Amino acid sequence: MGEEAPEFLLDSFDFDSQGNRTATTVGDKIYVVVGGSADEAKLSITVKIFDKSTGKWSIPTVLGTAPTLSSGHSAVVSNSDRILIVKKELTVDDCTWFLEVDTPFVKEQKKITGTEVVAWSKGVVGTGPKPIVISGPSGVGKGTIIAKLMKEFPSTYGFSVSHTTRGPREKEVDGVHYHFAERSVMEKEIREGKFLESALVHGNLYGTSVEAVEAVTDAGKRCILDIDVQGARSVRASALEAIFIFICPPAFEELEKRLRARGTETEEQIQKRLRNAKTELEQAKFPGLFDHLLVNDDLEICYENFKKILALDDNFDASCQSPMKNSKVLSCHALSETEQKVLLQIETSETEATAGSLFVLDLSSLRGAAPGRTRGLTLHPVLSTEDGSDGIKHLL
Ligand SMILES: Nc1ncnc2c1ncn2[C@@H]1O[C@H](COP(=O)(O)OP(=O)(O)OP(=O)(O)O)[C@@H](O)[C@H]1O
Ligand SMILES: Nc1nc2c(ncn2[C@@H]2O[C@H](COP(=O)(O)O)[C@@H](O)[C@H]2O)c(=O)[nH]1
Repeated sequence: MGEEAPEFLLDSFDFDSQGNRTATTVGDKIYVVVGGSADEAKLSITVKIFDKSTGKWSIPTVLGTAPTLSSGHSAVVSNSDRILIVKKELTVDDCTWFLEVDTPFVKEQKKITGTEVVAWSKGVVGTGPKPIVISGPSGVGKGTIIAKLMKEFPSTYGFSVSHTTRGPREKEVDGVHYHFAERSVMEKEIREGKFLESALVHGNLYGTSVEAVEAVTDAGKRCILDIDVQGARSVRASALEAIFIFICPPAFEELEKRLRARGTETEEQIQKRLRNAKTELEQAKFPGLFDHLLVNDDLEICYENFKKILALDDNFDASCQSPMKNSKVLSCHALSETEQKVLLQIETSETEATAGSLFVLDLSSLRGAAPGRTRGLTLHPVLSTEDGSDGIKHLL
């Protein structure tokens, strides 16, 4: 027989703020999210699960980057597989977080670890441009093409700086070309859910951290990832919506020539990279993996074709981004769980700090998920009606 549920769970609520503690029911389980008080601001938010069917408590493995604490939070179930946590007294940009409890990512992680798992992802109002994943055999010219793009459009595109356990080459700068990492440290961070993907490539561990992609996206730039085919497959299977481009050499002999001419590898490493290139060229044919194939024969022609692909998929709608991202959220109420709408009282420049204006946060078009960001939240003002009421009735 398990521990009994504490009193505050007996009159359980799905959306109610108890200051810094909420209890939210999803299926058979109650997820208790506890924040610290304002004077404990350095403590992190914790999660405990009460299983109603067994009557037992458990402490789950928590993946992803957890939100920092605030003076209180509210919680509401979204999509039956995640809990929206709205933190109070913080800006719109930092107030919405999702605790995923039964999403495909969490289910997969539960299978791998054999434990209870939950995962944090930050909610983002609006969408962003789709990241671009570039793969191709070593020496084909991926880095050269990306460098040309960054030089021509420095404020439009940003490079996702990968982690690797290989040593730096001459002229490679830590934090710019790669985050050069100790294997044990990188493996630990992979287990903690900090990586979107990772793979053993040519004998070394490489990986894309969630932070690397989000740093670029949060800066308002379109993210470019240079990763191998295994990594591309992992990203394809993840919640990150991206465009996948494979770059081929005009001939295998030309690849060998370029790799040797670069002069960065030993003969043994060149042989290993050439053997792996054959496998990668085969794997690239996997149906549905790559959206575009590009041959890098003449560099200038390849670069022009590359830019055409980027323009084709450049459907980023800047108007979706919230102009209110720096406004403070004063309070939060569930409007309609079935319609996935939440009412936020937000302090705007036009309103008294104490009153705030009412906005509806719409969760019905979420995109992406943990680990990382959940995008597609929309924020609409609650318009006053002719009779002077605030129009909330229309939303209920
Ligand atoms: N179209 C091209 N014609 C001739 N040489 C090229 C062409 N594109 C790139 N190169 C040269 O080929 C070499 C390998 O290019 P690069 O380093 O960009 O390859 P890469 O695909 O990024 O390799 P890796 O995966 O190992 O990082 C470089 O010396 C580069 O200058
Ligand atoms: N799966 C991943 N592959 C990566 C990542 N960063 C780079 N790479 C790939 O590794 C090889 C070798 O790179 P090199 O710099 O040692 O020549 C190349 O194919 C890259 O695309 C990553 O984060 N994940």
